[in-house]
Amino acid sequence: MNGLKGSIKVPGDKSISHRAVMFGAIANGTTEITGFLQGEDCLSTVACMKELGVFIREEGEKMVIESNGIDGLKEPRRVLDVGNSGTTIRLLSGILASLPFSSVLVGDDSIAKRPMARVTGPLKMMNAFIDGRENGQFTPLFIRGGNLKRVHYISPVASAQVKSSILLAGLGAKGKTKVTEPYRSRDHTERMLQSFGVKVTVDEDSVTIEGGQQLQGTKVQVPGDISSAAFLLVAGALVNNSAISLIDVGINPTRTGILDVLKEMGAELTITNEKNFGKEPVGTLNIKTSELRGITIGGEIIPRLIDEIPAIAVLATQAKGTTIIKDAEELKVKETNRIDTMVNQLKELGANIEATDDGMKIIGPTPLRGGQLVDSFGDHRIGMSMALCGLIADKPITVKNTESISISYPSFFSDLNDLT
Ligand SMILES: O=C(O)C1=C[C@@H](OP(=O)(O)O)[C@@H](O)[C@H](O)C1
Ligand SMILES: C=C(OP(=O)(O)O)C(=O)O
Repeated sequence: MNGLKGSIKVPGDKSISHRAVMFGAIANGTTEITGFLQGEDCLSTVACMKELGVFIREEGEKMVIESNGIDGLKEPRRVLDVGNSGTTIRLLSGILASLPFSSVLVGDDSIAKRPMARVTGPLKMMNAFIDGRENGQFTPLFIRGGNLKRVHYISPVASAQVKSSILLAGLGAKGKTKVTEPYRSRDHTERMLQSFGVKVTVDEDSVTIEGGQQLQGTKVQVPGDISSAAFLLVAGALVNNSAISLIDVGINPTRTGILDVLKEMGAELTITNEKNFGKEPVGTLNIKTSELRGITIGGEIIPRLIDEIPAIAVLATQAKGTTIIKDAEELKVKETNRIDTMVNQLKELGANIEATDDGMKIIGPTPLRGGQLVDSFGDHRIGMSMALCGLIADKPITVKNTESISISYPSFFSDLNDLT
């Protein structure tokens, strides 16, 4: 295909949009969110908070939340449906763990397979009553909260969902709750809680919060989602004759692993017009068609690019030499097993790729064979990665179940069209 050209604004950050709604819902007063991501996952969060009695309305481009603080939340009459969203169920479990009423959390077939013990375990240690399938490991989850005690939780996984869940529960516990991680995961919770007036102490790999602090409503401007931008960056680097710019994308250092990888692989990438949206840094990302080389990706960078690995796998099929992705077992417990779904499908398209225990090994460059049918398997990031393959294959590729892309990037195809 011919080059991608022009500049666009990608939709709002999913992680930050979830947090803005949840924190607004437990804050005293009014919260106004601009740039909120109207993706299915964030709309699931809005629906759950409404079910808990929070007043949320759209005013033009703004999402406005009015709340009397966390004590204003009401026992829900119906089950809380998180849809496909791991972030919703895990963060909301932390909030519900501190509230003295019962609630039931359910989700779709993908959520039913995802591990919940990573949050229900520490929340039970804090005194919450939680049950669910297989002793609280899987949905549906039943939570009766209240009377929490503090914890110092040393998490075996670098997961912002685990960290955030415990910190949110910690707000309702007496004393200091602390979470230590093997590597730092995305820190949007820490930054945004401070914007809502909460004191948070951050050491290298630990975060501490004092219980009993009340959030105050505020204004949140949501940056563009770097995880969505990643697909366009990969397209820009791979499609011949491309030069594109993505405006006001979040460049929080706990999320910029993809930029480090692109640079190390040799991509022509620059960041301009850097500024801040509240406590979150943003910038314009500019990329051109690039000659790429294979690299090894592992260790502390993994949580900084975990959702971008499917796109990176596509990138690596066009890079010269070997790319190794390791320490990425977490990919097996996302919306699909993202190691298997990517490796199997890229292999079908002609890539030289093998799955490993903790990631994948890709040798490039190999042309991708079009004229084939692939599937998102209901996983938005797999759907967009397969669409990228279609841009660089010798013939068009048909992707099944693309509706899943609206989980995180509803305007993906129209944004791509705007650049072509
Ligand atoms: O906290 C968040 O907003 C997220 C954290 C990550 O998950 P883990 O916490 O499971 O690593 C990420 O994969 C997910 O898309 C969003
Ligand atoms: C894993 C993801 O999200 P979640 O865990 O919120 O379902 C994702 O967006 O890639």
